Amino acid sequence: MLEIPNSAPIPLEEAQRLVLSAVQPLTVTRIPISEAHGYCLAEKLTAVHDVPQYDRSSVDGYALQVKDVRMANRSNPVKLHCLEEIPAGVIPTKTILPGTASRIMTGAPIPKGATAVVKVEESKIAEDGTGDIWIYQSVSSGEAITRKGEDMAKGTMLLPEGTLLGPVEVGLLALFGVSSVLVHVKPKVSILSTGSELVAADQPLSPGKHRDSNGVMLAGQIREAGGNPTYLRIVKDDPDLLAEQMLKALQKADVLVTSGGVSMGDYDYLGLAFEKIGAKVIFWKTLVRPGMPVLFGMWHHKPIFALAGNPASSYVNARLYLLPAIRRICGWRDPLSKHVMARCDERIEAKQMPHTRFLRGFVYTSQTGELRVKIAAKQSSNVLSSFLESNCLVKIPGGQGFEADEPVEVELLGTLGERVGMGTV
Ligand SMILES: Nc1nc2c(c(=O)[nH]1)N[C@H]1C(S)=C(S)[C@@H](COP(=O)(O)OP(=O)(O)OC[C@H]3O[C@@H](n4cnc5c(N)ncnc54)[C@H](O)[C@@H]3O)O[C@H]1N2
Ligand code: MOO
Repeated sequence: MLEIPNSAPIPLEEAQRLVLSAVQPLTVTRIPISEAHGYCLAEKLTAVHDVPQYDRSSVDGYALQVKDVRMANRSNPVKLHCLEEIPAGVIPTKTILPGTASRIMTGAPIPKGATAVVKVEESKIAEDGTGDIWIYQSVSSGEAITRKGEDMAKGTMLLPEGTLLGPVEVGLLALFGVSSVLVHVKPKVSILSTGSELVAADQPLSPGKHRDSNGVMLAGQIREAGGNPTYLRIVKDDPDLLAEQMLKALQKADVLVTSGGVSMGDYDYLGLAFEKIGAKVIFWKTLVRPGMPVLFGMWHHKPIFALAGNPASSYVNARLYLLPAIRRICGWRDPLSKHVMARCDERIEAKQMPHTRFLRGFVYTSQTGELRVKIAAKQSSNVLSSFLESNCLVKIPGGQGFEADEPVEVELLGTLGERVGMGTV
């Protein structure tokens, strides 16, 4: 059993504050943008030139002068003389003068003298072989011209430090000629599953034994948060063995995660193992369900997260403490999970306890376009399967309940959820 002084359960917010103040980003490294997806930017980048860099056509058509085609329509076309053809990537050589036009492709630079572009569908090449064209439409000044700097002007902020690099961000980097970027190194996170009852997924199950599902589950969560997980092994309930394996893991990794053995049982040895390896306990037990028992501490500046063994408790513990810590280490500016509000389908009964509760639920859009949430039937901390019918956690503050149709706070699960409401500055 754990012997930890001053171990009164602490509120969620305090536990998260203690975790985030104990960790910081690792070193930075420069990597090619082709490998930068999922990393966090460790430098601030500004637009080094305008995009586009020149006025360009947004359609295939004819660059011309607006005043020449003011009266043009289907029954009254205007004849212009075509000077040249301008494919994308080619600089025009002729200036558009009254009575002339140049055939231009989408993305090609606008020739001097042109004030608009008419789509090719609104034109016809004259059949007399003179190179003249008929224009069937009038246009307003600037039509179908994308102006220099309209997308982004030189000198504006491109990406602030701490930006999570996704497909759009790396695309923008390429657009501005940034071929490599400074990013925060991803932490190496080692995972140990503790419990003499546990067997690996590829082993037969003898009576009384139970398969280790937390190890690979935690590895997936860690990867989603940007860490590099290594699932090491199952460790039996033996404090010396546990201490030995924890030390080995800590020597190789930046962060250690264990699951199981943190409650009040006779074989819950994580506290003793912390003591044996000389790790400092920062907190044990929180006012949160599931996942009330969770031991957090440090070993030589390396954080150790000893999560509760029940699968749902482990999952929620990881979301609340481990993943924000990984995101902070990865350089995220705002590492805590984001939430949205959704109306609850059913009544949620209040419980006479101070614990913040996280219920598994399914967020959906109703026929009227409203965000609603349905609470999953099975909520026990030893049930993992109900996450299959869930895409969120509904946060219920201590002692509170909700009537049906009341708005509740919801954390979307998965990578998308982390980006909801994420600012860019
Ligand atoms: N007297 C008390 N007993 C318990 C308390 C308490 O306050 N007083 N808290 C309960 C709560 S809440 C939780 S949560 C659990 C957490 O206990 P542990 O972290 O010590 O976890 P274990 O006892 O080792 O295991 C609990 C349960 O989960 C299964 N398990 C463990 N590891 C894995 C794994 N890697 N993959 C799948 N399943 C795993 C294990 O077999 C047990 O069934 O304590 C309550 N008890
Ligand atoms: O705090 Mo425990 O995870 O509810 O069973």
